[in-house]
Amino acid sequence: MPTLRIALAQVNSTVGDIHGNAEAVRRWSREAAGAGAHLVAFPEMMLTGYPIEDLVFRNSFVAASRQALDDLAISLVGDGLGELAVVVGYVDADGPAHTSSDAVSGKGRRDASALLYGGQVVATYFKHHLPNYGVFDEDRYFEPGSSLTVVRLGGVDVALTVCEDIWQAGGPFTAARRAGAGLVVNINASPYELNKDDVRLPLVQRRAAEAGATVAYVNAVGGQDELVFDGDSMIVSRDGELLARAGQFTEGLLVHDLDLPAADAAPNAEGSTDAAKPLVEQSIPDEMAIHRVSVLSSFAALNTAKDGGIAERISDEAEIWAALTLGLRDYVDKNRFRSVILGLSGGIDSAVVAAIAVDALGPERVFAVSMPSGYSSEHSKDDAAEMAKRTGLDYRTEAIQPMVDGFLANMSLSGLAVENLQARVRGVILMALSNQEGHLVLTTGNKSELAVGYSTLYGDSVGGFNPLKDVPKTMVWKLARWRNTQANAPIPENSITKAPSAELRPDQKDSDSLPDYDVLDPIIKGYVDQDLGRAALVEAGNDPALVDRVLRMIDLAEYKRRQSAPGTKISGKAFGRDRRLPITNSFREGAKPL
Ligand SMILES: Nc1ncnc2c1ncn2[C@@H]1O[C@H](COP(=O)(O)OP(=O)(O)OC[C@H]2O[C@@H]([n+]3cccc(C(=O)O)c3)[C@H](O)[C@@H]2O)[C@@H](O)[C@H]1O
Ligand SMILES: Nc1ncnc2c1ncn2[C@@H]1O[C@H](COP(=O)(O)OP(=O)(O)OP(=O)(O)O)[C@@H](O)[C@H]1O
Ligand SMILES: NC(=O)CC[C@H](N)C(=O)O
Repeated sequence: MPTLRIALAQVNSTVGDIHGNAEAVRRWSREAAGAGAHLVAFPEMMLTGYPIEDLVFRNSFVAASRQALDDLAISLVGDGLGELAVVVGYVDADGPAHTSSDAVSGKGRRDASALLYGGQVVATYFKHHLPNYGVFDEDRYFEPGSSLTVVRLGGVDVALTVCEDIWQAGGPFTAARRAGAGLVVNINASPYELNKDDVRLPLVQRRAAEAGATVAYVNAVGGQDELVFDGDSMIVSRDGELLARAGQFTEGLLVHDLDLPAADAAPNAEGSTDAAKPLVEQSIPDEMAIHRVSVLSSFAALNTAKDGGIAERISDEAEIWAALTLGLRDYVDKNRFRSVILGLSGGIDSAVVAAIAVDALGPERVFAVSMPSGYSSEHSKDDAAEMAKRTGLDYRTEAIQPMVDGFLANMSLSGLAVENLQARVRGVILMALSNQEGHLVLTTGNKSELAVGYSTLYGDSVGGFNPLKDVPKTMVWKLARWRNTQANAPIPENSITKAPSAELRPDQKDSDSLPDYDVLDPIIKGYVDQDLGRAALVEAGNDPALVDRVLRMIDLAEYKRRQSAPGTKISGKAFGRDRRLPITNSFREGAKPL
């Protein structure tokens, strides 16, 4: 049985930085070769970053990706890595293998995987199953591949697949069984959602059984706008045993030795039977042609054994915190901001955003402003100052009352207009400091507030990025408590325990306008995350009058959400690309048809 040492490169690429991403492939390939690997696999669209969205419509972009792939194959040989097989994701298009942008027809764009060896692109594979739900729009962008590529490498048949291929039964994994593959390499850009890691392992196990082959699953890590990729790369044997698994949210190589059936000794090719392989519960037909390539007759001998190990799972709060810090750090760094700024009110939302920012960037890159008004309580100022002391972030005070008074001396305003004016003056101050000093402004509104529209447009909703956009208020408190059990306990206890208040008028409390968050959040979850209608929400035990009120608030706030800052997705359905609703919309849940 040949022993293949595989390295799964769970690494971070940047959308559009094709040169930098190719350099990262070279760097991690050197590491893999240093660890004695025969094959290193990189994530889906490693060369271009993922998702590239409408960039794919530019022929120049596709041509640059193809050119980078060819150049990479050659440069790997220059690095002394000609004997290493490198599997890497990129974007391709049908047409001649020329690389000038004129030669790319723009037709048949492909989400592709290539195997590089000895200075050549020896094999390519085009993703067969294209996801077209949730945040994915791949039917808009790509043509599905219709053949499976199997590379005979060191005497082992290795099948290439891409991400969604593993999420659907049939197709490439069934074809891999028919082709007699010993190993299926599945390269991914699979975005994080809470508990998705619990789904991935059984999924990979099902496909290993379907293919009758070991499956190596490598996922990207890092943030891209509203998505964050959590890694969680793994290897599962054909009988379902988890052999190795990487941690979440960290870059690294998962290096593991695999004893795999020799292609000649285990003839599973079309028409033959293989009693040794586990049976697939239901045999799913596939119509994929099988394309075979052969490149290396045997693997270099190994002196010592390598076991990648199995990383421990982490708690929900730890997982979300890691997602939010990585999502923010990559947004800030990949968009080349030196620092961030936010309004620090002494309340829980801005405290948690500040703590995330300090963990993501370090206190020297985080600037906070206390902006007390005539209605601000003493504790709001003290709690904000205490937060600054605990974390070491840069802290200053800008009193807003003189500026609010300036407006009121020149305009006759009352009631809500004056309340919102305070929030807007704060927004102006933060944007002014952003312009003056170059910080990215962080918004602090959580998912519950965003759902019901509890924020001032062009006021506290200003900002370029919102770490809490997909975090319900009840989870904000849980995260604060969890974070304070970890190093340095950054959040003042009083910020966690006090009743939430916008402090826009005397003694204002959130509970004046909103139900308690532990009643509100389940209704939001049902309506937003699960698309439940009024009847189902009432059946689930929610008060009918409250359901009506909350659904109305959610429906009416669509216009605010459409203008809101991006923020890291952590749930099954985040506001934004995941949930697309018309703003002008007269449909009301529960309204009687005429
Ligand atoms: N369909 C539509 N399409 C486009 N624009 C639309 C619109 N409907 C209203 N608008 C515009 O939006 C305006 C109303 O929105 P806006 O000015 O924001 O004002 P509004 O939503 O009426 O008031 C803000 C609410 O958020 C609360 N708040 C504010 C600040 C912080 C917090 C907190 O605790 O975090 C809570 C505050 O207590 C108040 O209840 C309208 O005057 C109109 O200009
Ligand atoms: N006195 C203040 N000083 C600085 N920033 C403020 C102040 N008041 C409000 N803000 C900013 O506006 C955002 C909205 O806060 P607001 O107090 O209205 O309610 P909140 O949603 O409960 O937020 P928080 O829990 O952070 O107070 C705050 O998160 C903060 O960024
Ligand atoms: N890039 C993809 O194909 C991702 C889709 C897949 N269902 C996932 O979330 O992992």
